[in-house]
Amino acid sequence: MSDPSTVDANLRQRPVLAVTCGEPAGIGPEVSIKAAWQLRAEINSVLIGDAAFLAMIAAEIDPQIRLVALSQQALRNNGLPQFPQDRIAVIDCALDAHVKPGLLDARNGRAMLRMLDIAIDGAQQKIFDGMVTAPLQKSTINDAGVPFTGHTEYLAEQSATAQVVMMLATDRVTPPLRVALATTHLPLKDVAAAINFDSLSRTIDILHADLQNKFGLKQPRILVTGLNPHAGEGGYLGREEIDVIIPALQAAKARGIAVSGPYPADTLFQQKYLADADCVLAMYHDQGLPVLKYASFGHGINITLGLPFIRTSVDHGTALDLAAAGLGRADHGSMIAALNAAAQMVRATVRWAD
Ligand SMILES: NC(=O)c1ccc[n+]([C@@H]2O[C@H](COP(=O)([O-])OP(=O)(O)OC[C@H]3O[C@@H](n4cnc5c(N)ncnc54)[C@H](O)[C@@H]3O)[C@@H](O)[C@H]2O)c1
Ligand SMILES: N[C@H](C(=O)O)[C@H](O)COP(=O)(O)O
Repeated sequence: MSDPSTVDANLRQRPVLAVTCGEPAGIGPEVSIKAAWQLRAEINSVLIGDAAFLAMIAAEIDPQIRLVALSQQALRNNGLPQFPQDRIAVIDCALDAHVKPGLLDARNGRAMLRMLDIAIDGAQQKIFDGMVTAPLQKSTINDAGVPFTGHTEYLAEQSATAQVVMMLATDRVTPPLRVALATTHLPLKDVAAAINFDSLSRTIDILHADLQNKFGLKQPRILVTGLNPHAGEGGYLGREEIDVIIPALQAAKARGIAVSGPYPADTLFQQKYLADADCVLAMYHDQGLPVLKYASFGHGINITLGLPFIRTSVDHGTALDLAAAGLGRADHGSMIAALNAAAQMVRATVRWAD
């Protein structure tokens, strides 16, 4: 770790992104450090995690990596100091137990939430231009005694946002594929009841607005799946299309939104439909995400739409098997994509002091 005092005149030319390092027993710390270091000339990444633990991993990845530790108190009191581009700031968020790679430890569950809280706080105070999250193990947080279903829901709660939308995206295919979800992390048995006219209408409005604001699409074209096999087969395989989805789509069209559907989800993902669309809105997690992950796993991104700040993440999980086998096995391509996407959104929305 080195001295944080040197001033970097270029600091504000680089978006400042908080990077929460996620589950310490997984690949999150490794992919965060590698991606932050690789992109240091373009993005001022501020890692949030246990500073001593991250320094140890960084030294093993590449002894040239230079991390500078800051306390949360110093951040609160003085904001983020300026650093030269050859150093990565780390906001220290101490773990509660020694880490054995690949082995989950509930004693570290709450530390992952503290990392998120620091990032949320800093994003809301505009210390950070946005936040990027490495994967965490949802079960570790639950095992620590805190009910937790995912970053998406936690970020909504902590920022008092009534509804958000999960969207995964990749530009590894042509045209770029974006898949948003009408529900997030829910047991399958609860999905149908969670989709009603109001919730679906809000989802469509958030999706439409953020495709405009964050992706620069003037009139985004959204294809919507049905919920049931073959989009309900005219009511013979379920009535949600007739009772909920079609009325919500008609109302959205009347508000000037370019939505169409409901389409059978199993046949929608083909070029002749996707070529003229900007996004697919699927009804639930495993209806839409396997398609995207099959197309680009390890290089896609996850974006939370509807939040009062920018948040992106990776498309993969904690990969405990890789972490257990040692550093050097995890691909950090998705973390690179997540950082670049957040930076692009920041550049599109923030006015830079020249
Ligand atoms: N953004 C997030 O926080 C996030 C995203 C997805 C899953 N998760 C969580 O991660 C945990 C484990 O999930 P899982 O086992 O379903 O999926 P996983 O992505 O951790 O692993 C699935 C497979 O993909 C491989 N893999 C994953 N990331 C890789 C990478 N960067 N490079 C090379 N190979 C990689 C793994 O080795 C494994 O074989 C769960 O708790 C899940 O909820 C978190
Ligand atoms: N649904 C995400 C995926 O499959 O990649 C993942 O679980 C992460 O979700 P959060 O960003 O809400 O933690």
